[in-house]
Amino acid sequence: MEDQQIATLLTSSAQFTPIPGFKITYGTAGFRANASVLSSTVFCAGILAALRSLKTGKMVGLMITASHNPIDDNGVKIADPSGGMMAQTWEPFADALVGFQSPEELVQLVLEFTKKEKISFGGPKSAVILLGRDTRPSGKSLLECAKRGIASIIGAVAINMGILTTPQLHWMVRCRNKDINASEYDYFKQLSKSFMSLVGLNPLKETTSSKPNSTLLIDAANGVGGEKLHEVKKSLMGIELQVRNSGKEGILNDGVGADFVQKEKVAPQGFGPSDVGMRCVSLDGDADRFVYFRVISTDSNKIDLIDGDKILSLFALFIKAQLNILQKMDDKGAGDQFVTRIGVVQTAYANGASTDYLRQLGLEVAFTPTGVKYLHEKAAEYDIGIYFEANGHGTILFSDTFLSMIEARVNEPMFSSTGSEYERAILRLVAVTQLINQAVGDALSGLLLVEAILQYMGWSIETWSKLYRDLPSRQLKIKVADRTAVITANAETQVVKPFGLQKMIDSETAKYTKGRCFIRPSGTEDVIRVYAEASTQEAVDTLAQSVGQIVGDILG
Ligand SMILES: CC(=O)N[C@H]1[C@@H](OP(=O)(O)O)O[C@H](CO)[C@@H](O)[C@@H]1O
Ligand SMILES: [Mg+2]
Repeated sequence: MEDQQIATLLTSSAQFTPIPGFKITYGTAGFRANASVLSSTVFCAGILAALRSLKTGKMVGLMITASHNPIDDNGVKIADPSGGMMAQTWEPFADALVGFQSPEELVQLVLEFTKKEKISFGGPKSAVILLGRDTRPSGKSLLECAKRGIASIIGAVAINMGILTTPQLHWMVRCRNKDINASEYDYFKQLSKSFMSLVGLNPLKETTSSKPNSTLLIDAANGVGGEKLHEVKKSLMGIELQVRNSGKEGILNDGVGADFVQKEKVAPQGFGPSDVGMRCVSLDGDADRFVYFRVISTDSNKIDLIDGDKILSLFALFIKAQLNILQKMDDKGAGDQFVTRIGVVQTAYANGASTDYLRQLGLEVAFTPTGVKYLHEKAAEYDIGIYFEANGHGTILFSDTFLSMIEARVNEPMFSSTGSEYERAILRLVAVTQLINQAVGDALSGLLLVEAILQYMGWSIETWSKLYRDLPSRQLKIKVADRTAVITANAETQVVKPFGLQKMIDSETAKYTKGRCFIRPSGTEDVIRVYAEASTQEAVDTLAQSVGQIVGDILG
């Protein structure tokens, strides 16, 4: 069997000549680069996915997307059987594999690795890989490369799920491995059912005057989220989704989308003065992130940004309110005391004001490096772990213990589904566990949860925005000769190399009231990112500019 496997790998890899000198690594969100140089990388990702499935004995996913990057870029990432990101321990092998210089070297790498991981070919376990891609024009041909990689592992089977959002694919992988129906139809059905159920459980004494506007304006980044939202819309009641930038005319991520809106803090194309007062949300290119915003004046495109930190705060407030209702009843002896460990996870990009706010709520706040693979892992340590990057990527995770506790309560003989506020609080939590995508951040399910919570609170977008006041912040991207020259520590807040650079950043930052500034190499773009906070916008703009200048001078 091994001879046959070697022969197959030699033949298939001979058709994918690596580009001399081209180096790529499995970054924050998989491999990403200009689509024209990715064929052999995606071919290798196919092999990688097949091996991962063989190793785990379960289905894995392979998604072709470059999220918020420009339309000419593309990328590939692997979803593990849990629906989360591929185990980080496999990243060094992924990096080595895509760097193969000849078919013989590729075979050598695969044999060494499979030996180390005790993966055998042609055994009783077969590999199954679910494939998805977003709407990028390069996606179709790159998907073929992935299929060729998968086909070069004997017995591996690829199932093409078509054009999907990234979170849809992750969700499908997660459900299929739990033997739960996981077609796209099932996904849409679950979203609408749990959303309607949540809205139906709003407090009984609701007054009509406190109902927020039922219309939500959506910027779909000219990406895959647009067409999917048209599907979601069909089965929703009590909310009107008006989708703009759904990709028929504009260019993907060009002046539109969550990344643009969050970083530039201006309205995306297709939104303007006539939208003042409306609740707006912006998705990114593969619909795994979202940020809310409102246009604030009729004579500029300035916005009030409601970012991932505020979405996190809203979710945390709501969940805490439900847990408090449970706690009150438990204190009266209604149920077994269950102390829920709730934790929130942020990165250094979280606005300092949000962290203060969350701590004031009495919540435990943890920090990880950038990239959902880190946040997700940390959030999974709690009974309820809520994580969000400031850019709008995040979700809520519930532990199995918590889910069993909730289920046991629903199954108690005296439990009535139309009953008390205590019973309704339990059912609300059940609906949240069904609505929110526990595989990965998901703009579609996330925005529906926001909408349901705003209805529950009777809040306008303005009320939500005023939960706390963001500290003025600024982000810059600096092109340098080699971004890998920067090495950081302490959840990416301190530069370790080049030596001396951190000192210069510190002395610049010390000049500003409430100053905070850090730099790190991006894992998805060829840039160094600069992030700064200070007490006024003018001050923070100057701070970011001067640190950007230092970075440019030192790293050229
Ligand atoms: C500052 C910023 O927004 N960084 C983003 C961006 O990573 P970088 O490594 O910063 O390029 O893309 C990641 C994938 O979408 C996302 O997880 C992360 O938050
Ligand atoms: Mg994305």
